[in-house]
Amino acid sequence: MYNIKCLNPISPLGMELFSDNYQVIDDAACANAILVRSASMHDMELGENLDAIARAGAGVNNIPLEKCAEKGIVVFNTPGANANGVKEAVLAGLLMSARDFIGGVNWVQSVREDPDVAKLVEKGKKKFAGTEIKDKKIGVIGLGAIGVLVANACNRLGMEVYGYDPFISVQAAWNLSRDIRHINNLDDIYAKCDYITVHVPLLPSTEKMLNAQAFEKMKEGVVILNFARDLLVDEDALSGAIASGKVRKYVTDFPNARTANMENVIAIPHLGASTEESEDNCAMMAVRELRDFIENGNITHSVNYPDCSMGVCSCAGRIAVNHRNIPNMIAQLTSVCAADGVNITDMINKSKGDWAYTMLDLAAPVTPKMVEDIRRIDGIVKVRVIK
Ligand SMILES: NC(=O)c1ccc[n+]([C@@H]2O[C@H](COP(=O)([O-])OP(=O)(O)OC[C@H]3O[C@@H](n4cnc5c(N)ncnc54)[C@H](O)[C@@H]3O)[C@@H](O)[C@H]2O)c1
Ligand SMILES: O=C(O)CC[C@@H](O)C(=O)O
Repeated sequence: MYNIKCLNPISPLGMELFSDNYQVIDDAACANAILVRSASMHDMELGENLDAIARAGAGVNNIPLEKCAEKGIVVFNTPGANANGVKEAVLAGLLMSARDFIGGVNWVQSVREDPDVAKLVEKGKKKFAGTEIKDKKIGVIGLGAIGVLVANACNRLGMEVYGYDPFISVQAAWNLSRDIRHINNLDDIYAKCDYITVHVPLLPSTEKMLNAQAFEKMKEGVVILNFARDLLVDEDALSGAIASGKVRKYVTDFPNARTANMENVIAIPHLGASTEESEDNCAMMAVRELRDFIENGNITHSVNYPDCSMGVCSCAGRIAVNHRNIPNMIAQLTSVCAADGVNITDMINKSKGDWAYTMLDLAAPVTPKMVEDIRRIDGIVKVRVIK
């Protein structure tokens, strides 16, 4: 029986994909696998039996990835599973920033008891008027699962779209409309665009990427949309840019004590992925990733270990080994099998940065001695007997 701990509510459509060999438990210390959405795991004790964490979502800045890798805990996410939900939220943010729909709706609420409300509406509406987004220029920073959908949707709405992503994947490039202008220098986006939307992960290299120097280069009255993470924006600089009128509106899905209290901020309570469809998609993908890892040893969509697959486990014995990415590891692993007189029928080894993962399919069941011998090799962090 495998123990699963959920740190956030996870869609039942995902949880139903667990078989009878799995049980949901309360105590994270006893979990074999954890399902999480936005809960922060940085200060959490990671239990001895914990083999995997699946983030039902895209951003993994709430998980201590390196600490997990050192303990042989494989961390998964669900790329693209909530991208459409976020794209639609960005479009809502874009339209709400172009005209004061929020102010207008709130004002109607305040006068709704007045018998002359219809007349008042016609008289008062000009306060909430704005501009159209058609023919305006928008810069999309980060052309991954969400950025591509946002760029294509804005293009279809008649906007002139500029895209920037120095690390764009081949898949994303294929999915991007040919009308999107590919920009190699962020300064061009800052200089040209009426709207700028960020869709990059929060990393040391992207933290505060929208800072005073960036705002300085932007057009007067630019609108910034941030449906990625709050810390991508330097909030001191943002506050100054809003006060000077450089930034006309800041639309954020990640309000905090600072930005929620700023003028001209449209603060949305992290609703980007809060749709039935996104929650179901993320949960189902996360559970499938966990089951394939637990039952077959396969890794799909990991953010701290390499993806690695040998299909469904149908051999006499399969062993999965998390280890440091150092020389001579495969020779040492195969030597253990040879010393125990066990034939290897298939094997795979993949690496990602400092970490590597090897699976061995054997002609005989894995013995406790073999596991102990592998554990003793320098650089091994975890050994799992799959079968
Ligand atoms: N609001 C929400 O509910 C919500 C939901 C999903 C994701 N997100 C956030 O949005 C982010 C993006 O999600 P995604 O699914 O599109 O991820 P993704 O991994 O598919 O795309 C991220 C893209 O950013 C690019 N990138 C990385 N560093 C960059 C840089 N310095 N400049 C330009 N591009 C850079 C990458 O090459 C990649 O193409 C997530 O990391 C997460 O923080 C928010
Ligand atoms: O789980 C959520 O509701 C939000 C997820 C989102 O921030 C993500 O990075 O995928």
